[in-house]
Amino acid sequence: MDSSLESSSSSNGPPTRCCRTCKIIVIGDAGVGKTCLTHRFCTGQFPTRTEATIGVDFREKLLQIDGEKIKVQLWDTAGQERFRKSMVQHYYRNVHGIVFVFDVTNQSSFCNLPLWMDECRQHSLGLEIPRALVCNKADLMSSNASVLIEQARHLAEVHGMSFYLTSAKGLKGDQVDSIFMALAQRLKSQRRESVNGRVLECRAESLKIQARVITAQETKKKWTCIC
Ligand SMILES: Nc1nc2c(ncn2[C@@H]2O[C@H](COP(=O)(O)OP(=O)(O)OP(=O)(O)O)[C@@H](O)[C@H]2O)c(=O)[nH]1
Repeated sequence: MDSSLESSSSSNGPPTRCCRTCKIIVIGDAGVGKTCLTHRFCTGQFPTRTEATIGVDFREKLLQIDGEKIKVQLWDTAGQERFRKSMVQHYYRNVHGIVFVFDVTNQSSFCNLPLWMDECRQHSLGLEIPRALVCNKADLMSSNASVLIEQARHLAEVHGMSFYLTSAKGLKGDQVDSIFMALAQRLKSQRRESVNGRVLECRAESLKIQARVITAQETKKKWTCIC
């Protein structure tokens, strides 16, 4: 991938329009590190101080992928129910990518992932939308975290998601960058495909049908949480 990070910006206001835009929502329980991950990607820094997100924060970064400019717009959503209610309708609209985050030191944040996936389904986000599963706070990982990580890898595989073990705080931000760069790259190749005919539309349609038949029951059968 010939990708480079051209510029970055961060704001609390609504996103601005420019070149092709890729809207990625970042969701997961409160305190798993969604704000830190998006901040790290957009500024290259771990924030010195964070507060619980209220509603949604927007951050943007302009990428250059194979000679094309793509604006990655990150919607950092509140993990706490009381801070997100009024915004839900807005952030599930026109989504191009989804990043699910859990905290390796907090098992319940992993066990709650199916609830976040259900919420996406309820807002008609089908399986054709590229998604990633992020296990964050790797710098705090204990030696017995390997079972949880294996479960997470399996969950990602079952749901066709890329899996990343990251630390928003770690010295190297490479893995954090990879999450969003890979999603932007996938969006770009999907668009190229759609230019070549209705291939993508057909594939998306068949995936939507598959998504409908994967009921919560079936999901449970394929994946059992250790909680
Ligand atoms: N050690 C370590 N701490 C982290 C990491 N990522 C986030 N944190 C800390 O975890 C806490 C919560 O981080 P946030 O990024 O605010 O979490 P959030 O998911 O955005 O939380 P909400 O906005 O409430 O949904 C903060 O104290 C961060 O400093 C990480 O990779 N490693």
